[in-house]
Amino acid sequence: MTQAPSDPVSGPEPTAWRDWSELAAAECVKVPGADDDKYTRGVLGVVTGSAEFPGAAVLGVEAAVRTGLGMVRYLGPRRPSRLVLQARPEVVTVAGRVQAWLIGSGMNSATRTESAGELLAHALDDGTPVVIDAGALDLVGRVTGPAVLTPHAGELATLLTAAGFEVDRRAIAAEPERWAETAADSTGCVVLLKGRVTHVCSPLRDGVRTAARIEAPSSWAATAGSGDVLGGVVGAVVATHADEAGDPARLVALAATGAYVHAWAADRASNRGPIAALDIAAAVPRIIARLASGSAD
Ligand SMILES: NC(=O)C1=CN([C@@H]2O[C@H](COP(=O)(O)OP(=O)(O)OC[C@H]3O[C@@H](n4cnc5c(N)ncnc54)[C@H](O)[C@@H]3O)[C@@H](O)[C@H]2O)[C@@H](O)CC1
Ligand SMILES: Nc1ncnc2c1ncn2[C@@H]1O[C@H](COP(=O)(O)OP(=O)(O)O)[C@@H](O)[C@H]1O
Repeated sequence: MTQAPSDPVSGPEPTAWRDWSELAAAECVKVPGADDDKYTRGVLGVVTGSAEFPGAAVLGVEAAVRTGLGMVRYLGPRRPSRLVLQARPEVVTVAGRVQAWLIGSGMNSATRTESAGELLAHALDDGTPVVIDAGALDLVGRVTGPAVLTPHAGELATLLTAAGFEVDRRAIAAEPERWAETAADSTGCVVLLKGRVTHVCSPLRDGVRTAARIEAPSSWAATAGSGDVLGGVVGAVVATHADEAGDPARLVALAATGAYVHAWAADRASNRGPIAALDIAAAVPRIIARLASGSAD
């Protein structure tokens, strides 16, 4: 998974992409202990949703709660806030300390309100680990702490084009490894590029890159809101391991575990038939339980 330092004569070795296994994912699931409380388990701050896309906020929060963590603090506009509380009354909607942030799902960078912009800036400015999705990807230049970007191919094309690369969605889908690496190197962030095969990699530092891939067992997860659910899962895994997020190899491991849990929750929910995004979130606890117990069922 982790690349050896490059040979100064022949140049960097091609990246070794590690297929993320059940064993590797299990190692990134934290089971609460007798001394744990809701704060030691990790709090995820969530700035997602908008008047246009309130449902994305519900999906991400639902998925985070189902993945297992101490608490979710949701900070957003009134409508998504109300819907989040209707679905999940345990969510807290006042500001306070968090161990990680999930931002951007269900937002549109072109129509963002001033108050949404202020919440996003707050999440990005204090060095806390952050998972950046959809309508906050344009703010990648403001990242101050460990960050995971979670674009689909279209969003990655927009991000890379803004950074001066000539690439479109189709080219990224044709060479996902190359463009995930390019985006990680260009932004300095861990990149999780979504698709039937999800690619997760760190930037190349001192000739070392960590890279993992997760192949979904079916394509039923290609449905609206599925990526919003993924954001919640990854956010929860990062929040419960926030002290490790500064290590790019660990951050890749945490993000890859989120993608693994999402892909297998979708498979479990689907049972070879169609699913809705919320079904994926509902199946997440069974995948976490299986990873936590260390036994396949
Ligand atoms: N329930 C919700 O609240 C949902 C919110 N979502 C949010 O919606 C926002 C936009 O995400 P997207 O990934 O959709 O936006 P993008 O702007 O990345 O993708 C839209 C692209 O899809 C193309 N397109 C749209 N309809 C099409 C069709 N029927 N056939 C072929 N191409 C079509 C458009 O031309 C455009 O290029 C994000 O903030 C995301 O988080 C989505 O996750 C869907 C569910
Ligand atoms: N063909 C596919 N097979 C399996 N999973 C897929 C496929 N296409 C997309 N996915 C997964 O579904 C999710 C879609 O995310 P995204 O494109 O952001 O959708 P949305 O914006 O509607 O939430 C991602 O987790 C991605 O990996």
